[in-house]
Amino acid sequence: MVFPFCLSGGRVGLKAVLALADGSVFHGVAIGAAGETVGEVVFNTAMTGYQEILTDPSYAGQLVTLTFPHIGNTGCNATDEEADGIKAAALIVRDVPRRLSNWRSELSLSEYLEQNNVVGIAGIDTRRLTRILREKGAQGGCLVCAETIDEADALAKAKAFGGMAGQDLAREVTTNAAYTWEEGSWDLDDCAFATTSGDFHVVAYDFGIKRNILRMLADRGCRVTVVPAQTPASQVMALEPDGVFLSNGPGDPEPCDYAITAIRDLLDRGVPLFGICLGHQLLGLAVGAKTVKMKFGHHGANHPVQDLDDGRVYITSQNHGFAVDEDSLPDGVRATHRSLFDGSLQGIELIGRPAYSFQGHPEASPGPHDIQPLFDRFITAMEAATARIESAGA
Ligand SMILES: NC(=O)CC[C@H](N)C(=O)O
Repeated sequence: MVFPFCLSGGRVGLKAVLALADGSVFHGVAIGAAGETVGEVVFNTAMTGYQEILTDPSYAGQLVTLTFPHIGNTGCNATDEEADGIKAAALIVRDVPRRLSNWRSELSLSEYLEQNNVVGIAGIDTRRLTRILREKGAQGGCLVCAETIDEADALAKAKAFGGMAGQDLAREVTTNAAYTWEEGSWDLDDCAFATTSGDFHVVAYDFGIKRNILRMLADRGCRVTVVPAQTPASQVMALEPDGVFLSNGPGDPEPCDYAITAIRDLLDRGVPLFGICLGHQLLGLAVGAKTVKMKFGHHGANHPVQDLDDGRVYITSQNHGFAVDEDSLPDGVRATHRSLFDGSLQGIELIGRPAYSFQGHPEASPGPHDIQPLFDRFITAMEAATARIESAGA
């Protein structure tokens, strides 16, 4: 049923139906483009940052439910995108307030969805939906926004969705050509992105990279060259990097054999490596660990993660449906962080080698900045490697 007190205007004449693989059907109002999409339905518990979430390429192929009930209050703009436009397959919310209010807003959430040709549904019981996902796990789903909807067809498509396991989506969202990045964080006083200059040259693999990762690197004096996901290690090394970054990204890490091979090659060459999320999972696979599909994953901005060395707990941003299995870590690789929600592995380090990775999102966007020092550690690793090379050459 459509809630009578739902404020969402909805698109006149457009109905919206969300069908799940478990047979559930939700009727709501369409808040974005007309059309249909099929993918994995997940939920995110962050209370803010819907635009960053929608534009995070890690959500490619996923229909994102936001558990916070009012979404769209602050509108959308061109500044807060984590990539070029919306990358999630669809947006599912309880309510889009009719009036938005923010001095930085350039267009409404509904206009933004429509402009990006992305479907969205509002006016459904997102608590019920989230309970289903928590109890049964992330579900195949089909969202249809149209004048007339064939519910049986939507259900059949939701059931036919084969799941995320086995899907290499990094190769679909990656950049076609290499580019350089030198823009730092957005400054509220200047209302502009900081300009930076770089001491270190970082080559960043784009498996679906978020812009705030690039800004965190630029803020710390890195000149970044972003390269396509399938770039071989030899081409990366030809760029003479001080360090190599392995980005976040959508889909299953396991089929990304090209990246796993490249990372093994880079490890042999001893260049400092830092991976985030998919990049962490790929580093894990490269050293011989295994990845597993989680039931409903971690998607939110308040996940406690413990640093296993000093016991300190960080509140972190998270977005993943796969994880590196801690029991499968080989000798020479140690666990550095663990989730306090479910005990799953959150960070690894290669003992005595300049390579480490984190499952959550230290760049936040959206989320807390507690664990940003992980970026500083990359700088320290590059400084140490440079000092080693200089002393060897002296
Ligand atoms: N944010 C990410 O990089 C996600 C990694 C991977 N696609 C997962 O779902 O686990």
